[in-house]
Amino acid sequence: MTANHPSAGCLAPWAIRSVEDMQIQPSDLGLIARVAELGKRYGTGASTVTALDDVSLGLRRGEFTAIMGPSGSGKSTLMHIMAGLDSPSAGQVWLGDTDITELSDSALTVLRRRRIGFIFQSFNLVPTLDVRGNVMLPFDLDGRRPTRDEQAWIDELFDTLGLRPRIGHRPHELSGGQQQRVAIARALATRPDLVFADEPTGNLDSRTGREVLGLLAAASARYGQSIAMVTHDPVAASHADRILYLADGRIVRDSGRSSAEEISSFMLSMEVAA
Ligand SMILES: Nc1ncnc2c1ncn2[C@@H]1O[C@H](COP(=O)(O)OP(=O)(O)OP(=O)(O)O)[C@@H](O)[C@H]1O
Repeated sequence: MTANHPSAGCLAPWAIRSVEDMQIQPSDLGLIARVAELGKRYGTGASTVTALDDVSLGLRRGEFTAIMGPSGSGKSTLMHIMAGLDSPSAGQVWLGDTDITELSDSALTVLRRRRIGFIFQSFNLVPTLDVRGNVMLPFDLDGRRPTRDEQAWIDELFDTLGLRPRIGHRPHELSGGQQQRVAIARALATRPDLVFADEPTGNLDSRTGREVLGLLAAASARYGQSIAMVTHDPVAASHADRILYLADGRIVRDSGRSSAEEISSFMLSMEVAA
């Protein structure tokens, strides 16, 4: 089926239980990533913990999606499995049209390096490298230099993110907000299919956090970057186009852009129901 197949546009991604059976590729549905009937259990016997229970979802290309839920609801597990950092106990995971559950460890390493960007709460910059070195790291790890086009994009990122005056500085010479902007530049540099952000504002004050969220939202709105952000913070989630709520390893709500107040009150209702 092609993207122009008459039924592709009208099928809600979550309505399809088995993509394989129907021969529909995630990209036919405008999805950049997809999981179907995903399960994850830790441990065995009486000590088994079910972290994810029959989760099916699609992330739309170019969208900024927040994944919210109380502590222990399965957010990190879902992100790690979607990023190929952990394997599921059941179900399938696609990045683009690649079923990553079928890949070897070495193929997964290459896929993560080339097609996924990561932004962490703790920035995870290399302390011995300056700003330029940190942003170039994905290319160095891939054993190649940026193409002329990619270099122009990196230069644009340095300018847009206000990093130009700091290009020769090392992480310890930068503020938390500047360090997170370097991490954003590094995550966007290779134009990955999907950027995963794990509590990206967790170590920042609220004003700097808002700036960082504005930059992520702009990367999605202006450049079509697909972003999936795991967060506890209703203010952070209010910058996203879409919010998925997890509780006890299941998706319990899928909503469009919402205010921080709306998100807080839904989170509160989940806690009351628990
Ligand atoms: N390696 C592990 N071994 C055993 N149980 C685990 C492991 N990792 C996660 N869990 C359990 O799986 C469930 C989901 O954990 P997960 O870290 O995905 O939740 P979370 O929503 O990201 O939580 P938080 O917001 O606190 O980071 C929890 O009950 C957790 O204790």
